[in-house]
Amino acid sequence: MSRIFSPVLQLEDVTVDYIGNATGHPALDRISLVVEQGTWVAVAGDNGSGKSTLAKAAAGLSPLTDGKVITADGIRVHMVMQHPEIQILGETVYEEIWLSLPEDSPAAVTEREAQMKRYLRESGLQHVPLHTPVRLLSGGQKQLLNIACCLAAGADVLLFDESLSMLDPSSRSLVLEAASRLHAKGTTILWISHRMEELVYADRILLLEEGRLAYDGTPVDFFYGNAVTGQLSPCESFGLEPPLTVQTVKELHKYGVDWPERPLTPDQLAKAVNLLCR
Ligand SMILES: Nc1ncnc2c1ncn2[C@@H]1O[C@H](COP(=O)(O)OP(=O)(O)OP(=O)(O)O)[C@@H](O)[C@H]1O
Repeated sequence: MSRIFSPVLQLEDVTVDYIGNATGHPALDRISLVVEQGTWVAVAGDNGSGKSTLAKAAAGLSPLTDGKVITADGIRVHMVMQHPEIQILGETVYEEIWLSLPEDSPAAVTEREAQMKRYLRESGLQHVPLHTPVRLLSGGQKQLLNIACCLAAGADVLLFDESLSMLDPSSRSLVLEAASRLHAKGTTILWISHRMEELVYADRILLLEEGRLAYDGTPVDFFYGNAVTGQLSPCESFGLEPPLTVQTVKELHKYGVDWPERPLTPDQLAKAVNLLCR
């Protein structure tokens, strides 16, 4: 079945210029972009390039100096921030999800608890009892709880702003898996990160440089260009280091390996090697 694309979020000529910003350019400088329903869009860029400002603008949390942010009718954008604790107010998992529920959610306790458990399941916290104190959760579990709260609040677009940066590798995987599961079910993902390894899961990469959109394209094109060659990829030409998988493929290319594919993840690399060995 073909996918019907419709915009959920649109930035039109958005400029954000902070008072007292000493860089000599706005944090966001006339950014225009459209995010389609059900896509996974990664926003990358060096420190200070404007990623968090873009996240806040998209979530309606930043006043704009100029331009417009248009959210499609009925679409709710919710954010998972960098620090796992920063957006948690409840003492327990139950309290935290309860705080996110809309006013028209079920009044009956059993029905409400069933709904809360569904959000926990969907975010990957199915083994955590509802009345668990938040202080007993790991950093990764707190980020999953933040995802559960976004779901409870009815998020159609999940915006992750450097949400893995405080987590250990196994917790990072849990949060990425949760995002992938929700994306597979149709949730739109906006994934903000300066770590190249995290960008490979996206359908589309946007690169910010000094508040401007410097690149808009697919991850394979960003990391390889049109094919695996010795030439600089867009990623490298922006002075960024590609993920280890891409570096490995390009190194092997120097030794004469002729890659029919452009793998981005270790799993894709293993499959490509398997094909080459047949
Ligand atoms: N509240 C503020 N007041 C003044 N300047 C700000 C403010 N917030 C951000 N800036 C400036 O705006 C620019 C963009 O900041 P932003 O945090 O959006 O970038 P970023 O790409 O998310 O950076 P990082 O990766 O370091 O978080 C930077 O020059 C920053 O110093």
